[in-house]
Order: sequence, then structure tokens, then C-alpha cells
Amino acid sequence: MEIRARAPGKIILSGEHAVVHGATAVAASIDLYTHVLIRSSTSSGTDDGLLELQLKDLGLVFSWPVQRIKETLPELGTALSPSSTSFLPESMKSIATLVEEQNIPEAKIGLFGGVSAFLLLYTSIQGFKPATVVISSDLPMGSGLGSSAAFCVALSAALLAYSGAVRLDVNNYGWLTLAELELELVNKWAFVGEKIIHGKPSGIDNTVSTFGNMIMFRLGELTRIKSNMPLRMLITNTKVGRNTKALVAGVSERASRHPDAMAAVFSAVDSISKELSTIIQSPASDELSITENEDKLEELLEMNQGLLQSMGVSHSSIEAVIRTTLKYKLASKLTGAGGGGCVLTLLPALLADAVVDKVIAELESCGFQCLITAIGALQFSVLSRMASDGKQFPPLRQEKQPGLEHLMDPTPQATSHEYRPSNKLKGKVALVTGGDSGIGRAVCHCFAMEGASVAFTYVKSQEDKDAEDTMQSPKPMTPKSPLCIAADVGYDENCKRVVDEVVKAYGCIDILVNNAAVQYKSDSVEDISPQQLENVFRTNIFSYFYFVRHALKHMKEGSIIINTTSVNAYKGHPTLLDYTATKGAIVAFTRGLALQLVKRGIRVNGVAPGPVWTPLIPASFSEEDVARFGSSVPMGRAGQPIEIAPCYVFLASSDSSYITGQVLHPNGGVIVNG
Ligand SMILES: Nc1ncnc2c1ncn2[C@@H]1O[C@H](COP(=O)(O)OP(=O)(O)OP(=O)(O)O)[C@@H](O)[C@H]1O
Ligand SMILES: C[C@@](O)(CCO)CC(=O)[O-]
Repeated sequence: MEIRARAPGKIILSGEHAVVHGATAVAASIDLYTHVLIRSSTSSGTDDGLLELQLKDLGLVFSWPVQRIKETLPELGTALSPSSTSFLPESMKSIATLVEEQNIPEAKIGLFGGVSAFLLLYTSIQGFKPATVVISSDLPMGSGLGSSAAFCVALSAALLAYSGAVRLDVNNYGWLTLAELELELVNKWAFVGEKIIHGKPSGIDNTVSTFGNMIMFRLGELTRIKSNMPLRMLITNTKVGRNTKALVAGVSERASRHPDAMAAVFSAVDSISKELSTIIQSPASDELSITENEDKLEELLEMNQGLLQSMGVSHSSIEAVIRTTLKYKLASKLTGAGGGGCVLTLLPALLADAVVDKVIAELESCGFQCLITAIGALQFSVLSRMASDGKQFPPLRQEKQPGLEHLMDPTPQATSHEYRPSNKLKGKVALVTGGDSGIGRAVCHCFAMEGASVAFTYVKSQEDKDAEDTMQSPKPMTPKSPLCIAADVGYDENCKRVVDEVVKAYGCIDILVNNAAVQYKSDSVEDISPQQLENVFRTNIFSYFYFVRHALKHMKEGSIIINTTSVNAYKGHPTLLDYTATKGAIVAFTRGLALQLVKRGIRVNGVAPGPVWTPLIPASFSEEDVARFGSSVPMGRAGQPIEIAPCYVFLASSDSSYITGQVLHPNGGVIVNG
């Protein structure tokens, strides 16, 4: 069996440190996650009797014979209640011995707390059973974005599900959010882990990571809040390492030296958090009221920063960021424990993109790392169970085209925490047809991560929810919000309108990805009606001509066209004749167009995916076909959209500068002569 869980990181808008001393704080989850996978030993090939912890981002593996853990920690191993933390002092000594035996490299000694928390949570919840636990994270560790809390929450959720304490629906293979009571249990265990890493945490980090969205937090109690105004934040990582445990202890020592003065500081922070939460929840529908609210928020952020400075947790790197953003009249404060780590800057709704670009460029030139996050979206901790009965996917059928991604189970993977963007498409403008779901969505996501401004088309009133979901994709490096345009792309005038809208918004098109497609299964050529034939050809190949025709006027030398074809163009498909014919035409179109445009310095290439889990599949095939989908390729499984999208990134970037008129074949190992 395999269980996966993920939990988001967080930013604290106001109240860090003071919250440990009873003040109110406001925090929001962000769309960067820590992922945990637990695999029983038999399916992983791990030697029986070992508990293995793999920290993938760091390339570190720790392992213990379970017998050794049992001898060292005999008092654990039975499911304890998270409230029975009385075992901590003696058990902590034994845990420290087990961790010391692993010889953590000196440079990574900060992991001592994380590995100790792992051992305590694992043995308390799961007992002495061998397993492999794999951890990976989008979050920079120890920089104020709640990496330790996300680690503890995802680990607790996965362990509780693995041990059966949190029940998973056996019919459900996708990501699941948990019921309120289960979330509370996850949160309690995560707090146990946080105490090991942080010493005396307030509990705000694990609570916001567990419950998601935005919360107001005081003395262990959370109140969920919802922002009524857009809140766009720039997060700047100073990359200066620090230790939350030591910083929290430092503030407590200052408080015991100057109890009255520090009580006044904490009380001022409490007022700031309360006012901040009132402002963001107050109705602000027009530009004027939003601006007024933003002005007040900026003042509150500055005041909170001043108070954090007086607690002794600022740092010269934090002040350097604050000075830089102030040049652009933007207010900033540290977030998390401070002493380095991350700084938050409010980006007002009306702030020009050019100014944002300039601030980021200046901060990055100082060696800092920037990302933009919209907060207040739904980022819960979630769990998933992996199929273990030999089926590729649970039987599932959608009756209509276009297929809808939000109805799919499991949800196709359009993103991967393992994908590492590196600004390959910085400043480029990309138009992706059919970008609301499937491969198109994954391409939009990866392009945005690589720094491109992305526009995509979708089918109005049928794919609105999918389009909305694509708009919500993480966009850490995107300078502009994605633009989504409804269009039936089978008609020339619609394609012209889309191109005009993109050019009006972004000024040009650097990358055109022709991708929109429909497919209908027909057992015989005689069953393909003229209307179906026309619809399939219009959507799948006419649109490619139309888009190229109109986009070319706005494409400079160095621009790129990428066409989506299919493995079926090369090997044929008996029941997708019309679809396969359009895909064959796309290969020929790609080759001819590449030759035609070579003189203009525009490269044209194609991608021919094999079986990929996209909404076209349940919308085109029977339940039995869906359950077997992908099993016939050499790799024996269907691909996920995120396994295809990097081909588009490669073809769109200058890494492929000597390639034109060619087709890439992400297809699970099918050999084609193409
Ligand atoms: N992915 C991970 N794998 C193992 N340990 C982790 C992981 N993420 C966090 N930790 C543990 O948490 C520690 C970092 O916690 P710390 O509180 O210093 O930073 P943070 O949680 O990112 O910041 P803040 O508490 O200010 O939000 C690491 O040193 C490690 O012990
Ligand atoms: C510094 C602190 O207030 C927040 C760390 O993200 C500590 C805590 O609340 O546990």
C-alpha cells in the first residue's frame, strides 16, 4: 500500500513571536507544499525490518532496524493520544540516541529536530512496522515559510491514514480533503512534532497548514477568516539561515528581562493583528476602497516590523529588503521567525507590472530570491491512496466532449513539486490552445513557472471550472496573471479574436502552442458522421492553420510554434480514425511549416504524446477501456500531463535552438519511426 499526503506552507501577515506570548496573529497558507509518501516495505523492496526515511531534496537517506527502535523506545509503539505528551522527556533522550547514530552531516545539523520529530510521530502513531517514508518539499527549509509545520502536518496526516486512524474512502483514488475532526487530530499530532523542532511553538504554523486558507490565531484557538480584497504578496527569501527555536527562546528571554515593556509590545501587536483582520474582511468592491484599505495595511505592516525589531528578531538582510522595497513606496515586514529568512511585501492591486518587475530585478541583483503569491486560496492538507489492485485507474466515464478535468478521479497531475523551474521563458508571451485541462494545463503551469506570461483558450460554459482551476495554478515566477479566453477554435474569426486579445494584453506572441483537440470513439468508419468528421477536423487541425495565420503577424524572429500530435499518427488507431487522421496531418503540417518559416527564424516542432491521463480519456472511452488505459505501452502505465509538459518547455526555450520540423515522443517507450 502507498499513502501520500501533502500540506502547505504559510506566511504570517502579523503577530509572529507575540503570538507565543498570547497575542493575536493572522496567517495564510501558500501554494507551496511538503509531500510525504509512505510505502510498506514489501512493495518497496526495502529489507524487511527497516524503517527508512528518504529526504529527497537533500539526497539523504536515514534508516533504522525496527528492532533497534523497539529496544530503544519500548514505551512507544502503541497508538498514543497526542495529548499524552508526558512521555516526551525520557523518550526524547532515546530518540536523540537513534538520530545521533545516523551521523547527520554537520552542515545539515538543523535536520536533527526534523528527524527526531519523524521518529517520534512514526513510532507513536504507526508502531514498529517497517516502511519507507519519502519526503520532498517546494518550501525552502528554515526560511519562515513554515517548512517544519508543513513537514509535521503532512507526516501526521499520512501516518494517521496509513495506520487507519483517519479513514480513507476505499473507492477513492484521488486527493482527499479531511473531515473537521480528522483535521483536528492531524493538527494535534503535528503540534507534537512542532514542539520537538521549535521548543515552544504557539501552534499557529501547524494550524494554518492543517486548515488552510487564512486564520486568526490566539492562545491555541483559530478563527477562520476570508479576505474581501485581493491580497498579492511578494515573498523575498534573504537566504540567510536561522533557527526558529533559538529566535523564539531569545524573545522569551528578552520578555523575562523587561516584562512590562515587552508586554506593551505584545499588546500593540495584538491590536495590529485585530485591525488587520478587520480590514481584510471588510467589503471593498471599488478601486478606491481597496486602495484605502491597502494604505492602512501597509502602515500596519510597517508598525509590526518596528515591533519585531524591538523584539530583536530582525536582521540586516531583512532591513536591506525593506529599504529596497521602500524606494518603490512598498511596505514590507519579516514573516515567520525572522533573523533572516523571508520578507513579505504587499503589492497593491493597481501597482504596474513594470514596477513589480523592477523591484524583483533589484532584489534579485542583491542575491535574494523572489516569488509572488496570491493568498487566501484553498490550500488544505490532503491525502491520497494509490491504486494497488493492478488497475491503472478506477472505472470512470464522462458522457460529453470536451472532457472535464475537475470531474476526474484521480485528478490528472498538472504539476509536480519535483519540477525545478529556472527562468527558461522569462519575459516571453505564450498562447496555449485548450489550456484549461490535461496537457494544455500542465504546459500553462510549466510555462508560468518558467517566467512566461500565459494566455490560454477554453470552451465557454463547458470548461469554465477547469479554466478557473488553471488560473489558480501556482505561478511563482509569473510576471502577469494568466489570461483565459473562451473560444470555439474551429472557426477562423474566433482564432483571430483570441490572437487580437492576447496581443492587446501582452503586446506580442513569442510561443504558440496548438493543442486543442476532441476525439470520439467510432468502431467503424461507417459510423463517423460528416458532422463529427467536420467537428474533429475543425478543432484538431483547422484551428492550427487559423492560429498560425493570425499569430504570425505578431511573432518576431526567435518565436516558436509547437503542435500537439499523437503517437496514434505513427501507429494508427482502429477506433479513432478521424482523430488519428488529424494527428497525421499535424505531423505533415509541422514539417512543412518548419521549412516555410526557417528563413524567418521561427522554429516549428511537435510533441506526440502516448497514453496520457487527460479529460479526453473518460470522455472518449468505455469504463473498461479507462480502467486498462495505458497498460499496453512498454512502461505499462499511462503518463501524467506533467510528464509531457517539460517537452514543450524544452521546445519553447533556446535549449532546442538547433531543432525544427521535428517531433518529440513522450509515450512510455513505444518505438515509432518518426
Ligand atoms: N522537508 C523536510 N524534511 C526534514 N526536516 C524538515 C523538512 N522541513 C523542515 N524540516 C525541519 O524543520 C526545520 C526548519 O524549521 P524552522 O522552524 O527553523 O523553519 P521554518 O518552519 O521553515 O520557518 P518558520 O518556523 O519561521 O515558519 C529543519 O531544520 C528540519 O529540522
Ligand atoms: C515565531 C513564531 O511566532 C512563528 C514562526 O513561524 C513561532 C510560533 O508561533 O510558534
